[in-house]
Amino acid sequence: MTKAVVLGAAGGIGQPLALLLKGNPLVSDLGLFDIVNTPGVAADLSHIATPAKVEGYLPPDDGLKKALAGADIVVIPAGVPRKPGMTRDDLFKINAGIVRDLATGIATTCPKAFILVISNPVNSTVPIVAEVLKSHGVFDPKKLFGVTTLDVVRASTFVSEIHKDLSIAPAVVVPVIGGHSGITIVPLLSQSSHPLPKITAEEHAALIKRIQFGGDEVVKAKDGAGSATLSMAYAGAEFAAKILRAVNGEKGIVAPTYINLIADKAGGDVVKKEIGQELEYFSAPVELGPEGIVKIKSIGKVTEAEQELIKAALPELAVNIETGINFIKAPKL
Ligand SMILES: NC(=O)C1=CN([C@@H]2O[C@H](COP(=O)(O)OP(=O)(O)OC[C@H]3O[C@@H](n4cnc5c(N)ncnc54)[C@H](O)[C@@H]3O)[C@@H](O)[C@H]2O)C=CC1
Ligand SMILES: O=C([O-])CC(=O)C(=O)O
Repeated sequence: MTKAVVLGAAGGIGQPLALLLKGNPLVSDLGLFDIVNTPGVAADLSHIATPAKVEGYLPPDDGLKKALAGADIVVIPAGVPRKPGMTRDDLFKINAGIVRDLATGIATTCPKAFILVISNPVNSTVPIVAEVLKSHGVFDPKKLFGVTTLDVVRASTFVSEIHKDLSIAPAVVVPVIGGHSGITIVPLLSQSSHPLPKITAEEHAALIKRIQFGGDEVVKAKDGAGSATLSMAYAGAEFAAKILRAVNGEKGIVAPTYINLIADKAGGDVVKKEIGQELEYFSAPVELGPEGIVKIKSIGKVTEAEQELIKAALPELAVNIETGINFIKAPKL
């Protein structure tokens, strides 16, 4: 019996993500919460012939607590998306408060649940959730994840496009480390499961840039109607499925995700040494188990150019982390 909950379930990501979770046989109960439309989304999904029992809740009458009651895994895509010209950091003003309040609900209702944060800016919203959980004395770093899977999915797709063979896309694995915005996104193309064909230095640089700024491509194409939703729902469901499989006892599942490096102190220390900085949060490959992170893995052998990309990511990442922490620890009056 595994209960999954989506907070922000009526949104552009929330609805297709809820659909994909409804199709996951490892989910027995699906709780949906949003400030609008969840009864309709839940009624619609409840007609699908899969095991998960679906319930939708709105804020009145303790809807958040009811949705979260008994949750094993909570996915958070609540909040506003970007419009053209905005950075993910521009979303902080609105989304930080939304994420703080939802995290408070988790801390008081289902503190042992796995928490998967999608709401942007992920580099800061994950530290916000951690600080809220700490303030309630229930922080378990092994169970808190910033979802960076879309960067990994994009890298697989774009690398297979360079190979001129999209049929290999599902099998292409490219670790993406760092954070989830612009230059904090660091694809390790040298570790691609499918080494790149001979391309020029310009093509190589353009590929890295496309992975780092893939979100902008969608924001521009949607032209004011939001950012990636369908590809994010796919990526979020893929990451959630890995967590569900690990909870179900499957061993050896590895995924890159944005985590507090204290989740596995020894592994986290190795990563800090590899990146050359004392950072509290970083996206690295982790091994998952029934109780969350089993091991933070080394980022492995990187090229000199990739080491430079890591170096370039660190200052922005450090500021993003501090901004998130201070939002809870030292709120401005
Ligand atoms: N981590 C990642 O890779 C990605 C993250 N995102 C982020 O995901 C977030 C959601 O994006 P979309 O689904 O496109 O936006 P959306 O506007 O379509 O949906 C957001 C939903 O959140 C709900 N919401 C707002 N305040 C809430 C609250 N206090 N409690 C519960 N629900 C609340 C809204 O009613 C809405 O239904 C954005 O912050 C976006 O930047 C988007 C794509 C990729
Ligand atoms: O670009 C955005 O704002 C949404 C996002 O995080 C992504 O698509 O990677």
